[in-house]
Amino acid sequence: MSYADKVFIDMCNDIIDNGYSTEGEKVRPKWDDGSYAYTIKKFGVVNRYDLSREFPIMTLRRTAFKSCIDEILWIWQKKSNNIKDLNSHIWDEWADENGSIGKAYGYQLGVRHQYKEGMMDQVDRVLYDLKNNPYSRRIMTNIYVHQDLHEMNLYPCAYSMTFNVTGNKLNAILNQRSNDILTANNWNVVQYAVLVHMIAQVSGLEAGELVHVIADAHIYDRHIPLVKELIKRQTYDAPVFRMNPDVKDFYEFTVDDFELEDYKYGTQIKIPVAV
Ligand SMILES: Nc1nc(=O)c2c([nH]1)NC[C@@H]1CN(c3ccc(C(=O)N[C@@H](CCC(=O)O)C(=O)O)cc3)CN21
Ligand SMILES: O=c1ccn([C@H]2C[C@H](O)[C@@H](COP(=O)(O)O)O2)c(=O)[nH]1
Repeated sequence: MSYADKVFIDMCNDIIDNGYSTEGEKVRPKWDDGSYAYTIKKFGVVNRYDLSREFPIMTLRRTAFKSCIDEILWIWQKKSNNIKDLNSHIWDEWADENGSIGKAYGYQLGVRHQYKEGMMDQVDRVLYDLKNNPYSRRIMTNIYVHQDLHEMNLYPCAYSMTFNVTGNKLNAILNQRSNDILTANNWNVVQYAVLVHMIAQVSGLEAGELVHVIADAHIYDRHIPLVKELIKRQTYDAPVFRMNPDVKDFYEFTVDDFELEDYKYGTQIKIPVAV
């Protein structure tokens, strides 16, 4: 069993056994037939992954490794808010007729701010600090920008990364206000684990721990039978994560620079996504 499988199974059991049902409350998302998408939720779930030990990907079902890297590059490297720059269709429902998701995600990471050292966006600020002042306790991003929320089609879910160097290891906290556990929990963990690996490599550091702090960890009502079946499945050991060691510039990474060796997983399931 991969470590990510164990975290996922324990978290799902805890949500199902001890979670709170939002049925009957005022909720925002809907299923494609127009009915409200209720959840069972737990508040304040914290999962820790030691990236120096194992890559945190689940094997119960396949996590779409290349698609989720494509999305993290779309946000952090291309700093785009347009689905035309994304190779998957996961954001289609939230885009307008021009393909824009509004002033969300990549848009915010691309906004340049005045610092004492000059004009930089949030990503370049992180890369600058890790190079010039790696032991700083002030290295973080935040895309939950209140003044722009009214121009976002979906408010950012994974909204902040805090980077912290301990010795030669790059650790990070991913703060997420809301997480659809079946659709995107391991998807988000894999993408931010890859991000930590990338940023560590271009900063001359090793990847350390990723701490995932989730305020509202929920399983949607129509996902509960799918999750119950999934967590009973056979598991496999984690695959080996490989990243092209020659890339030293964050902006030069492409999806082809990442591979999983020996990734085994259970059969895929069709997951309805609440919009
Ligand atoms: N309800 C909801 N859950 C989410 O996870 C979510 C949203 N809304 N809205 C915005 C984004 C879009 N996200 C998504 C949406 C769909 C998939 C999805 O369909 N994943 C497939 C694989 C897709 C592929 O291979 O490219 C899967 O099987 O997990 C993943 C993330 C995450 N976010
Ligand atoms: O990266 C992501 C993006 C979105 N989600 C999920 C979490 C929620 O189920 C929905 C957003 O709905 P809100 O009502 O705005 O919370 O999307 C995710 O898990 N990961």
